[in-house]
Amino acid sequence: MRTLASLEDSYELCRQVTAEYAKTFYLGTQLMPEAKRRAIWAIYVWCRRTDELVDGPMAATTTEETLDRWEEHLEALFAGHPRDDVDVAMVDTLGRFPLDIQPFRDMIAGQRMDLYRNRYQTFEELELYCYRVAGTVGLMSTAVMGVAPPVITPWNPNPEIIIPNQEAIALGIANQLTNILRDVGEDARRGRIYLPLDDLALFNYTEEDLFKGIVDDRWQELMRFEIQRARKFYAEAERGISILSEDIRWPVWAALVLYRQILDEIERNEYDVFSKRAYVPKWRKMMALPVALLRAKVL
Ligand SMILES: CC(C)=CCC/C(C)=C/CC/C(C)=C/CC/C(C)=C/[C@@H]1[C@@H](COP(=O)(O)OP(=O)(O)O)[C@]1(C)CC/C=C(\C)CC/C=C(\C)CCC=C(C)C
Ligand SMILES: [Mn+2]
Repeated sequence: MRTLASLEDSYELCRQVTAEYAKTFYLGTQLMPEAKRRAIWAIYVWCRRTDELVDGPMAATTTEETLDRWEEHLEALFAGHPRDDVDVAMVDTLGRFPLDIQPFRDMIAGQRMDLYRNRYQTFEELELYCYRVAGTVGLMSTAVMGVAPPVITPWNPNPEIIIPNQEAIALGIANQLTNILRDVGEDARRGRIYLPLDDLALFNYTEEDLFKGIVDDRWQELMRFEIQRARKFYAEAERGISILSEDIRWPVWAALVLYRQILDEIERNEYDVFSKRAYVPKWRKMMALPVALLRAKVL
């Protein structure tokens, strides 16, 4: 048995992976206090590894059994047994924050869906997928970020502690819907359609149109409809941020505003997600940070 990385080295590895693969989230974590930031990096790496099983270079060899083994690996982490270098940071994080195993299991269930499904008939079906692969990240992050202490008043000396889990899930779903809208073309090239088939039918747009990358009035109306739905989830998430611990409101606002900007870019590209990638330039991201700070202070 070889020696595993030290705790410091393990967190440093997690930091490097997050910085490399998730520029926007990494920017958000840089605004967080040290302990929370490190924990989010460890969780990011676990999520990225889970996604890579069905989406990464080895995805063709992934089966149900691979995911069963990954679930056993997860149980080992929660039992305090790291198996590799990045696990060391994850086990430490699990010891420091009140993380529940269920959202982690749910995310693996979401990746299982990618193994056998490449169509969603209704929005309800898609929403379940989005909860599993992304809403779960909201639950994990909230357990790390924490909530503000409830206000004690003479007329309410024992106020109930409210955890904004629903709003946290909403932010995950909003992010995932944004991903789906940005990546329609890329997913179609892999034979995947995440947009609900009911929605396509509503706008009289067919799977064949989508595979041909046709951008016309029907497509633009369909995209407006989907963008509006994603924005409703962002709006729901906004309502939960003031319940969170004060020291992470700015990073969460930043993550929300930065990710939502992708929808604005899709609009700027006149909904052509087939031949253009909606990309938010760095200067626009930077301009969003003071806006996020202001919101964190006043909302
Ligand atoms: C009350 C309240 C509003 C609380 C805030 C809760 C909160 C911070 C919610 C954010 C949730 C979040 C960051 C969700 C990420 C969703 C996401 C991007 C999921 C990715 C899936 C995409 O799959 P797909 O294959 O379509 O896309 P790719 O081409 O592969 O990218 C995932 C890949 C699943 C795995 C998720 C991740 C790798 C991201 C995990 C992110 C974090 C742990 C960082 C959280 C960041 C901050 C700043 C808190
Ligand atoms: Mn992926």
